[in-house]
Amino acid sequence: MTVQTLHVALNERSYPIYIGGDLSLAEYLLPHIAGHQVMIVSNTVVAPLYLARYRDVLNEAGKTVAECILPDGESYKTLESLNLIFDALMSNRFNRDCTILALGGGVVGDMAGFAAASFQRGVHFVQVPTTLLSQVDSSVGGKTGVNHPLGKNMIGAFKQPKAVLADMMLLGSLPDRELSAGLAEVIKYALIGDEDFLVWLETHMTELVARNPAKLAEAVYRSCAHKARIVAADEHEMGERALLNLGHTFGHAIESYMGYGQWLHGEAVAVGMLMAADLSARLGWIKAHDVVRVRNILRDANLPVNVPDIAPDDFLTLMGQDKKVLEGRLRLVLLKRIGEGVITREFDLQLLMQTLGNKTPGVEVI
Ligand SMILES: NC(=O)c1ccc[n+]([C@@H]2O[C@H](COP(=O)([O-])OP(=O)(O)OC[C@H]3O[C@@H](n4cnc5c(N)ncnc54)[C@H](O)[C@@H]3O)[C@@H](O)[C@H]2O)c1
Ligand SMILES: O=C(O)C(=O)C[C@@H](O)[C@H](O)[C@H](O)COP(=O)(O)O
Ligand SMILES: [Zn+2]
Repeated sequence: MTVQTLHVALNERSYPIYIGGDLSLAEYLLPHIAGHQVMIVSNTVVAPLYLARYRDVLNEAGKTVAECILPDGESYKTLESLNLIFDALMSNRFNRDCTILALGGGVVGDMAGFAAASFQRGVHFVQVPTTLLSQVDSSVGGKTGVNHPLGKNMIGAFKQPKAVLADMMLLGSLPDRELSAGLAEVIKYALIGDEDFLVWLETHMTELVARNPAKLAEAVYRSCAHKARIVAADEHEMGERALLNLGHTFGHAIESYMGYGQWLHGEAVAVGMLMAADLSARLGWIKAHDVVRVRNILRDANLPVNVPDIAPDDFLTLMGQDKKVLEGRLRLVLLKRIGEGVITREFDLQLLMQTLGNKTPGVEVI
């Protein structure tokens, strides 16, 4: 598989995204490792599968390598786990010119990135995403952080990596449910800004679910191209970047209500995007058949399409924790049409409550 390279253009903080299969670490990793000390942050599932290869290449290049193996899962995306990284950095006497290498999915990447943002006020950081979700989304753009029991990703920082290595080979061991969770964020890019991509996804979803390597690489490339462009235009989410939050205000509420890790992030976002489509239809911006279209592409990706049993009032309270709330007012990402997201506070509360009460969006005719 040929290696494709994208660039996140952020002046002195610009970096490449390499997308390929069995990426050469000498060629694509080593040039981005600053200093002599490398802390590989991974977890108990990924480390036994892949860590040795990275450690060996780094050792052979003369680097001093230490490891921090975190417990696995969203429920461990906490300040306590973050402290394990700081403990490892301190006990191994790591200096300010070290590099933290994140080897794992979005949970590992978000925590390793936050550690890189804050250890000695900032050290180098490289992302090796090992899930589809982290390859198409979380490894790019520099949002890092941990959850608070009352809200997702509430504590964190922006910290751009020096490079992202999206290696399709790593996806071979990924469980089917996790692959589908990654497809949710892929579908997101299509819904907010690229109807042609949605048509492509509708055409090729069977191959994507069956893990056709060329189709997966194309989905990663097209997704990262969208993310790289949006992040370059609005690194700190002052405007357009909030479009990447389609489905997330609903989805984050589902994740925290159900208990972190019960619903995967991608699953919660999938249902959240369907709820956003439902509300957009209630506002008259899209048609009922557009909502059915969103439901169908999510269903074809083996994602959930029914809303969990959360009372509308509880849902609304949790949504109020969202980072897009400004001056106490909720902002949502909705759809003006399929392929055009919009960030808005112009929605009727009654219509939102109807959406929160509809457990089967795209089935009931609006
Ligand atoms: N920073 C961002 O911009 C951003 C974007 C999207 C999501 N996120 C965050 O990312 C997290 C979700 O990431 P995720 O979906 O990668 O979940 P994850 O990191 O929990 O990984 C999913 C599961 O797959 C396992 N795994 C990872 N790679 C594997 C592999 N190659 N083979 C077998 N098993 C593997 C993990 O150990 C875990 O059990 C959430 O916390 C979400 O909030 C952040
Ligand atoms: O990169 C972004 O910007 C995103 O919003 C990507 C999302 O998929 C991701 O889940 C992000 O972590 C959510 O951000 P948050 O600011 O709502 O926590
Ligand atoms: Zn997300």
